[in-house]
Amino acid sequence: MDRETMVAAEGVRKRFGRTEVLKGIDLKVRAGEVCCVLGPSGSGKSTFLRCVNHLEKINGGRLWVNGRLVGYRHRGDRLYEMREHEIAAQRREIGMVFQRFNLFPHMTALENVIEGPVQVKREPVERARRHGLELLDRVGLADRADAYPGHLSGGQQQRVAIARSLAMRPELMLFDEPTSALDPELVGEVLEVMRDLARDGMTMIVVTHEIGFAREVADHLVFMDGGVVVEEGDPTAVLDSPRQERTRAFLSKVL
Ligand SMILES: Nc1ncnc2c1ncn2[C@@H]1O[C@H](COP(=O)(O)OP(=O)(O)OP(=O)(O)O)[C@@H](O)[C@H]1O
Repeated sequence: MDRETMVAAEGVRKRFGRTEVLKGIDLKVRAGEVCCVLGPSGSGKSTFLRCVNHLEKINGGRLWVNGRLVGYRHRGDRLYEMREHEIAAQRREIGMVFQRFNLFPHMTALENVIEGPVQVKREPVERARRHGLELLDRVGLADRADAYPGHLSGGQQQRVAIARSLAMRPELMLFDEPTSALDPELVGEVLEVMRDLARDGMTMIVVTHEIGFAREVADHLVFMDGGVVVEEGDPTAVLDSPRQERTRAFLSKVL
C-alpha cells in the first residue's frame, strides 16, 4: 500500500449471525482527503466505519489504516490477530464522532476533552489543558471550557465531542451522522467545524445525509447500498450524473 493511502478496504465482509451486512467493500481513502459516504438506511455505512475503528471485527477481506492491517500483524509470512494493547495503539490514531456525543455529564467541557490524553496517553495535565483549550477555541467554545454538558446545546456538545477526538491527535477522523440528532438550527455550526478541519487537511470519512455538505466539502463521494459500494467518484459527478440506477433512485428521494 502506498504512503498516500490512509484507508484501504479490499473485499471487506461483515456478518451479524447469518446476515451479511458488508458484502465485499472495496474503497480507498487518500491521506488528506474528505470521503463522504451516502446511502440508504441499513446499507452498512456505520458498520463499515465501526470496522475501520475496531468496534467490529471483519469476517473477510483486508482492511488497512495508515499503512497497517486492522487487527492483524505479520510475523514472517503469517498473520496473527493483534493483542489488546496493539489494537488500543492502532485505535488511538483514529478519532470517531458519533450521532450521540456521550460526553461525561459530571465533567466540564475541558475535562471531557483532556480525559483521553491524560488517562490514556498519560500526557502531563498542564500540557493537555493547554492543547484542550486550543481545541475548544478551534471549535468556537473557548468561553465554555468550564461549562458542564447539561448546560450546553446539542451543537455545542457535538463540538466538544469533536475537540475530544482531536485531543488524541488522530491521523484519521470518522464521523457517523454527526448532525442527525441535532435540531436543524444547530446543524450548521457543527458542519462549519468539520469544514474547517477539512481545510486543515485532516483525513476524514463522513457518513452523512447532508448532501450539500458532501457536495461542497468532499473530495470523494461514495454511494453504498446493500453492503457494497455501488458508485464512487467526484461528488459533483456522482450527485449530478449518477451512472447507476440505484444511486439515481436514492438521490431522487433525498435531493
Ligand atoms: N450489532 C449488530 N447486530 C446485528 N445486526 C446489526 C448490528 N449492527 C448493525 N446491524 C444490521 O446491519 C445492517 C446495517 O446497519 P448499519 O447501521 O451499518 O447501516 P447504515 O447504513 O449505517 O444505516 P443508518 O443510515 O440507518 O444508520 C442493518 O440491517 C442493521 O440492523
